[in-house]
Amino acid sequence: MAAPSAIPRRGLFIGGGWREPSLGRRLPVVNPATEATIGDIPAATAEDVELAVSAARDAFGRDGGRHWSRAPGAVRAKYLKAIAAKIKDKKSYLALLETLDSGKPLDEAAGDMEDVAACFEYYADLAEALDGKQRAPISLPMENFESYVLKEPIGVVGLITPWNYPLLMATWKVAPALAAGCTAVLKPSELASLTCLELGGICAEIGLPPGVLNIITGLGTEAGAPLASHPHVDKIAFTGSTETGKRIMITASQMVKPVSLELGGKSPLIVFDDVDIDKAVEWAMFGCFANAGQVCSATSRLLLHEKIAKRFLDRLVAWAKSIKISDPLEEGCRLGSVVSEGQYQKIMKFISTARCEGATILYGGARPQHLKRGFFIEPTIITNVSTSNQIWREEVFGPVICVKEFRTEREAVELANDTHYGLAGAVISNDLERCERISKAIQSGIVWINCSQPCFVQAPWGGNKRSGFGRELGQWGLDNYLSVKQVTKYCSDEPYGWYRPPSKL
Ligand SMILES: NC(=O)c1ccc[n+]([C@@H]2O[C@H](COP(=O)([O-])OP(=O)(O)OC[C@H]3O[C@@H](n4cnc5c(N)ncnc54)[C@H](O)[C@@H]3O)[C@@H](O)[C@H]2O)c1
Ligand SMILES: C[N+](C)(C)CC=O
Repeated sequence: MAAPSAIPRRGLFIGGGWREPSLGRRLPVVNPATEATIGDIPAATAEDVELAVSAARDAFGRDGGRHWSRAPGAVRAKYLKAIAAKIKDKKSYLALLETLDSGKPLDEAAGDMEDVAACFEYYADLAEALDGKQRAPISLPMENFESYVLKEPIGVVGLITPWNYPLLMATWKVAPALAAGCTAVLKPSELASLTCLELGGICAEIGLPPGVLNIITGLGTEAGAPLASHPHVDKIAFTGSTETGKRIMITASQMVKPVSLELGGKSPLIVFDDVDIDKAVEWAMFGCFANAGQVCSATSRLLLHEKIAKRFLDRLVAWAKSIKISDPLEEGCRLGSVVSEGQYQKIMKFISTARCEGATILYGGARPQHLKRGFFIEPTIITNVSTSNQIWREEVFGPVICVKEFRTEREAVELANDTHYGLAGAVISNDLERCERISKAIQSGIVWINCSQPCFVQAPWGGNKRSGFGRELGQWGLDNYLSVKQVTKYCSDEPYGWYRPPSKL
């Protein structure tokens, strides 16, 4: 599909229609692969947040919730399935917009759109199944009481999302929130909002009841912060950096508002000496160079058994040299640009600090010579790293892998856990018992064995430590948006008998 000459000019999606932002301001959209400004998005502020939250509240309570929050799950499932069908119809177009907005290879963006559609379909099924799970009985130790559990939508939820998988990360929240019967205000990242705005168009096309999903674009401080602090937002689900996550948590604590936080990572990949080196190298590359390393769970710390370290690194460099780095719209591109000039500068600073701290840039570390414009960075492999180096400790969020060697399984686990983060970890070895031991020992929410990064909508996703808490995807993702109510009934004809009845005189 050819690049459109202009991207669609959208307003904020509030109450089922498009609105200009209250202050009339817009933010430029820059294609990071060309540095050209290709359009703009609305810059929402607190006034718009007010309107969006109010639209979501109206939609939650409209007609006593008959059309949405208390409607049968099958009703909501119908809308989710219709959204999935539209995403599939528009897959090529949405993938193109995602690539123009974020710099990710078109093949990756197309894969993301398939995952988006699959996620809406999956939560449509869970919405349908929810009714059958209501009134689950609780077994009690007293015969004169009966108890059951109702699962009710939490209410109006604020969904704040990042730029690395713009529509997919939004969908991981929107689909389960809507399936649960919540109504929502989505605030995507100001760095990549185009496909999320298109989701608004899709909601209008399929006739989603007005206000069920509202989409406001804009800066974190101007649109995200008022959403997080809004007293009529019942929960905040956030994906983004640990720093912003801390701020959201502080704000939410003032109202004892529940939050779920999917934050950053610095995940390890441990490779033992009994592996097929080329197969393991490919997983190491996929683990840290896919999406230009802008992946929360990127296995950006590579731990190599000393017996294979030299051979592994030789092959890693050879494979890294063969990656096609190009305009992300070119066929076969496997490394596009990073998302923005700011991100480019940040990654370059990490690389120069690593050099200053005594690490070796074994490969990469610069702009590819054949690309004069755009925010491109070579796949970068850093060795001679110390555990006190910034490159070992901090999330880069770029195509940069740092390497350390180990001798024993115990040392590998110690190095793997030497981080404040706890999102993911991976181990590659032909000894499956060892892999099982290591999966238990790694302090993270996700462990991959003999691979890195595969992600399935059916399986729980989320981290420990400073990578956040709460789980998305699977049944856990739906539970994020449901509140559990106990209903207990006294079912004996006899008086309870705790107090003596007063005299009848
Ligand atoms: N754990 C996961 O599943 C997961 C997935 C994707 C990305 N991430 C993490 O996201 C980060 C990259 O994303 P980013 O740069 O967009 O993160 P970010 O924290 O800068 O921004 C995330 C979102 O928060 C908004 N925001 C910023 N300041 C805010 C404030 N004060 N109040 C409310 N909202 C505010 C932004 O506008 C954006 O929509 C990385 O750390 C990455 O690891 C985590
Ligand atoms: C979850 N994932 C890998 C799709 C995106 C994380 O940044």
